Amino acid sequence: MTQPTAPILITGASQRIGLHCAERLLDEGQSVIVSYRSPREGLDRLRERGAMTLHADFSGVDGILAFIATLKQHASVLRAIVHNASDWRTDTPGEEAAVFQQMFDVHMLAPYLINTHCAELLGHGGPADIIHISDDVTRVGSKKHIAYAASKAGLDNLTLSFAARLAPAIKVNGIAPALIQFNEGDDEEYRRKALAKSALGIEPGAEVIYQSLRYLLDNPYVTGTTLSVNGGRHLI
Ligand SMILES: NC(=O)C1=CN([C@@H]2O[C@H](COP(=O)(O)OP(=O)(O)OC[C@H]3O[C@@H](n4cnc5c(N)ncnc54)[C@H](OP(=O)(O)O)[C@@H]3O)[C@@H](O)[C@H]2O)C=CC1
Ligand SMILES: Nc1nc2c(c(=O)[nH]1)N=C([C@H](O)[C@@H](O)CO)CN2
Repeated sequence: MTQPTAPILITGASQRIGLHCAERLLDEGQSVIVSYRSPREGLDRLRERGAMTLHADFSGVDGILAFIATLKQHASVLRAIVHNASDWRTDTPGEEAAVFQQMFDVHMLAPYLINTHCAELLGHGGPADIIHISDDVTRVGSKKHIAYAASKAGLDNLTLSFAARLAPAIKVNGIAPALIQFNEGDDEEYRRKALAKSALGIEPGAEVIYQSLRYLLDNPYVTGTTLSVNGGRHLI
């Protein structure tokens, strides 16, 4: 396979799913740019493998526009943009307005402004993709993560709008995961209950998201679609 030249941008890729996808793209000879908010050890591995790492804090317009300016200083073309950055906040009593704003900023405003200002870096004759990492929870809502779920539902709608606007030069799709990878603090009771919510009942790990990303990057006839990667939660 010839070395793909234009890099793929993955936001929020210093850990977990984003980091895994960045490493798997590097495994395939794909150049990668990642954004990160907090310095983490995974960034050192990515830098050793030639990835470019750019700081980004998407909490507010200024932070998002600052990242866009930095990105344009470091890249003139992109193969794809993967909007992975996310904060899984509960609706903390007394902090509802702040939480809603934070969820809107990272899950909707950042993808909206980055797509608007950076679509010009994509395409140039070859395949070009924007991929929004959403959440299966948009299907049913969430009692404890109302703002989070609403902002991810808005991201699903951005998939439709940008797919229509940017066709045929750029494909725009989503991936809607459910329970891919537990967090360190998740106790046994939480894990048991979460696994019981899907028909397949497993914690699959980040590779299933890379497989979905690979499918969308490679398929020339899919746009405006959000792939459900939820272990059959809709069947329970
Ligand atoms: N893990 C799972 O089981 C599931 C994941 N998903 C979705 O998949 C994607 C990847 O999930 P996962 O790997 O768990 O994600 P994480 O919770 O690990 O978040 C990814 C990164 O996003 C960054 N981030 C958060 N808020 C901001 C912000 N305001 N500005 C810039 N960066 C920010 C974090 O930076 P920092 O390190 O500084 O905190 C973090 O490293 C997400 O979009 C998530 O919603 C959906 C369903 C299930
Ligand atoms: N940014 C994040 N979003 C989500 C996470 C996460 O760890 N970070 N985790 C989940 C859960 O796994 C949920 O899908 C199952 O309880 C949802 N979103």
